[in-house]
Amino acid sequence: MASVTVQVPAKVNLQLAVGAVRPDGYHELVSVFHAVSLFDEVTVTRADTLTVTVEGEGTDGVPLDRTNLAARAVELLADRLGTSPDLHVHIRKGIPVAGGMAGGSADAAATLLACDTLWRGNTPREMLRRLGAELGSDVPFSDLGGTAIGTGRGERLAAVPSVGRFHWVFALADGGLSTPAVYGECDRLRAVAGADVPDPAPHEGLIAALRAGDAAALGASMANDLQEAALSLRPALRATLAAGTAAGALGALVSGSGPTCAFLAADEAGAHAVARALETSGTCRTTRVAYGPVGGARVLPRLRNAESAPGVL
Ligand SMILES: C[C@](O)(CO)[C@H](O)COP(=O)(O)OP(=O)(O)OC[C@H]1O[C@@H](n2ccc(N)nc2=O)[C@H](O)[C@@H]1O
Ligand SMILES: Nc1ncnc2c1ncn2[C@@H]1O[C@H](COP(=O)(O)OP(=O)(O)OP(=O)(O)O)[C@@H](O)[C@H]1O
Repeated sequence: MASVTVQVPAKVNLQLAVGAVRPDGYHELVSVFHAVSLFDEVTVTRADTLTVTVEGEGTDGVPLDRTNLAARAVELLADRLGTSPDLHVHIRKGIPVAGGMAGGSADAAATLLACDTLWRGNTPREMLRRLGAELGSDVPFSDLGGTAIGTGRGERLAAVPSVGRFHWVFALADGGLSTPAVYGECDRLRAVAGADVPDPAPHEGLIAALRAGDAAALGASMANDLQEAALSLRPALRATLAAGTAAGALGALVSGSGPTCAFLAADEAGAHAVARALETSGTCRTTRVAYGPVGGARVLPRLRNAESAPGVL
């Protein structure tokens, strides 16, 4: 086996309830993660030394050194398995970079699974997720996919049952937002307001909407506690949210730490109509239409025919 490719989805937080800052500097969360059909593909190939290459839109800001989350994932698993980290990692990006859709986290999750497959580590998925949590709070969900509640700093997961397929539009912005900066702005705004920070709790109406496959109820109950902070740092996003809402979206919110904005539509045709309206509104750089939930990280068949073994060259 010389190379393995893993496909991994983006996420949107349908609910992101942000509690108080913990002693370790992270915020206590209740996050309803939802995996959507925008994907990165990570291919790992045996090599003389650990190298990373990236292709796709907006990848100029992605580091190619050992700070890339994929490179850190290789080193972490190599250390665990007592093997050499000498691999070439190639990332094909379909997930917006620094967009609040867990692009780097997705690559870390994909790399852990790809390396474990290449090295025949047979590491249980639950253990890969635990390792992933050392690389970032969103990494375990990128591995799991579907729809799930994350607690703690977002890394402790429980699957949420849902019915049917939800149709999404994502409005991509120029440039990214730094996740720590957005959490910091959330803290600053809260300090100015001086109100108590309630313990984060799941929104029962949102969970019921998922169980019922009720897109209108889901759209009405989505909420993101980081949204005000993202809007404070990037006021132009207000116009993006307003344009999607005016175009008939059932719900609109900033995705995670932003600046990508997410819009829920009633069906696929509705999603394309919202996307067209957003593009002509001039309030975003471009749009993507997607659906969810989709599965988490998975090894792609090496040869696309019936005889090929999954992921094996
Ligand atoms: C905004 C979200 O994407 C929502 O899912 C996540 O909370 C961020 O997850 P992530 O990018 O995997 O974040 P990490 O790499 O774990 O942390 C990056 C930084 O985000 C902030 N952070 C993250 C998670 C959390 N529960 N509280 C935080 O305050 C911290 O400043 C931390 O240093
Ligand atoms: N493999 C990677 N892909 C993208 N960015 C990476 C990667 N590794 C490290 N980074 C760094 O992480 C920063 C954030 O990128 P990323 O795409 O993960 O943001 P994000 O989607 O907003 O993350 P999240 O939603 O998890 O907070 C980038 O600006 C880049 O410097």
